[in-house]
Amino acid sequence: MDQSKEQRILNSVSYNAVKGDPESVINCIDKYCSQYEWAMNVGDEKGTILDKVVEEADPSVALELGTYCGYSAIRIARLLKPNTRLLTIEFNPEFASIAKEIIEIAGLSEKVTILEGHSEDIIPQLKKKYEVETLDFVFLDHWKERYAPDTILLEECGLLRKGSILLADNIIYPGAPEFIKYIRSNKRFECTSYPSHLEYMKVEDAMEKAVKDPGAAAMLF
Ligand SMILES: O=C(c1ccccc1)c1ccc(O)c(O)c1[N+](=O)[O-]
Ligand SMILES: [Mg+2]
Repeated sequence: MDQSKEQRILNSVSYNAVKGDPESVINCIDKYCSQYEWAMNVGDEKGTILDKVVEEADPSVALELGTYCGYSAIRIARLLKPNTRLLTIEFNPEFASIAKEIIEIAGLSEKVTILEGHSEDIIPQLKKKYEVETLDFVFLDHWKERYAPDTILLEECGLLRKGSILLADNIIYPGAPEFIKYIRSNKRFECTSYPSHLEYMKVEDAMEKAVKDPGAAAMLF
C-alpha cells in the first residue's frame, strides 16, 4: 500500500536529520514541506511567533492540542527548561505514532508526552490522571471548531490560572471565528493578534495570543 504523506515526512526526517538535534529536525520538515509536499505544520514563519510566546510564557507545564507530526511539539519542547514538560493531544493514531518517532529523533521524548485521543475526553483527565495542577501555556492547533469549546473546558476544569497564555494557530486560514468571538469578548482574557501567513504558502493567516487575567498576575510580582 502507498505510504501516507506523514510517513514520507518521517522517512525524510529519519534519513536527513541529525539525531538528537531539534533544529535539524525542524529544518528538515520545513524543507520537505516547502519543496515537496505541503503539510499542516505550523512552519517557520508562524513557528518564530510560537517560539517568542513560549519564551514569554517560560512554562513549567505546557499543553498542545493537535500534535500532527510533532513539528510544533519539537519547537515548544526545545525551548523548555529542565524539569518542565509538554503534554500534546492527538486523536489520529497514525499521526500520534509518527510524531512519537519524529520527537524521538529530535531527542525530546523525555520532555514530551503524547496523549492519544479526543481533546474533550483527555482535558478532564489532566489533573488527576496526568498530575497537572494548572497549565502555563496552551497551543491550540487542532480542529478549529474545537478551539472555543476546549478553551471553555480548560477553564471549567480549573486548568487555567492568572497569567496562563493561550496561543491559537490558523485564525484566518482555515479560520476559528467562534474562538475569536469568544476570546475577544471575554474580559478575563487580554488578546493580541499576530499577522502571518499559512505555512509554506503566501496565503494570509494569523495567530492569536490570549492571556488569562494578566493584570491580576502582574499584581502578584
Ligand atoms: O484544517 C486544516 C486543513 C484543511 C484542509 C486541508 C488540510 C488542512 C489545517 C490547515 C492549516 C493548519 O495549520 C492546520 O492546523 C489545519 N488543521 O487541520 O488543523
Ligand atoms: Mg495549524
